[in-house]
Amino acid sequence: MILETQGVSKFFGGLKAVNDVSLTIREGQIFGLIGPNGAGKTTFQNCIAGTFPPTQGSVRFKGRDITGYKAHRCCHQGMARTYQIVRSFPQMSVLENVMVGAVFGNHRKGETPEGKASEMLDYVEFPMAHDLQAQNLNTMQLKRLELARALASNCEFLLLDEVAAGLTPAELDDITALILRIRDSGVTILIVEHLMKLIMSVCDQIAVLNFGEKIADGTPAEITRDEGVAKAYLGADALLH
Ligand SMILES: Nc1ncnc2c1ncn2[C@@H]1O[C@H](COP(=O)(O)OP(=O)(O)OP(=O)(O)O)[C@@H](O)[C@H]1O
Repeated sequence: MILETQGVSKFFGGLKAVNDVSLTIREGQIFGLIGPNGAGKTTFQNCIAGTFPPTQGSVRFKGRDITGYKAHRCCHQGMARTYQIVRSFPQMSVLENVMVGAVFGNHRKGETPEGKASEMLDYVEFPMAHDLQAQNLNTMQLKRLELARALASNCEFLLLDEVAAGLTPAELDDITALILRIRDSGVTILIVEHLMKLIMSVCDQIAVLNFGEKIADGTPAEITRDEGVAKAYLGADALLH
């Protein structure tokens, strides 16, 4: 297992945003986390990646208890993430944005931040000049920039939060292929996504959250057949298309 959570909960006052969630993610998997708006998906990711500690429960990463580790420590352990609302440094160039990931992440022998950033921009097939300011980029370009920045840290585990939101169907096909390529390069992926087409086509395993609780966990085929999941909140048709 690369990641294991045991009874992870996060309470905001009286609100149980995440409640007693246990799951395991194997190395090399693409693991999907789905659920309706407000189900607790982002909060759960925040508990794993060190934005804040869980109120209860534990997180193990590569066999080590990392519960309560801050975000930079999680990054040094080999975790990286992209965000639902893309976060760039608007006045810095594309290359400099990606270099941030290389500088703060794990270095491999012989790598320079600039070289690594350039390599990762090529890897994600970034379509524009690398000296362009990030504030001039559109959504798809920013998503690729964020992916390149995350990968520049030499992560082993990548958390993707709604990477497909706002993309056209053609862009979605491109990002799907890229996600599979990242997985095939040896990076384990946790993907939070509303778009069922993407989730069902790339995930090896899926967990479903509803009102902070895990209500199902299985392969895409098992989740698709789970009447509780379909009826409870996705709508019976949503999983089939
Ligand atoms: N910092 C916070 N303080 C108080 N409540 C919060 C905080 N962050 C999240 N919440 C609440 O926790 C619940 C879970 O939110 P979260 O953003 O994790 O859900 P989500 O499944 O990621 O939703 P979405 O699909 O809309 O992104 C929501 O009711 C939200 O309002």
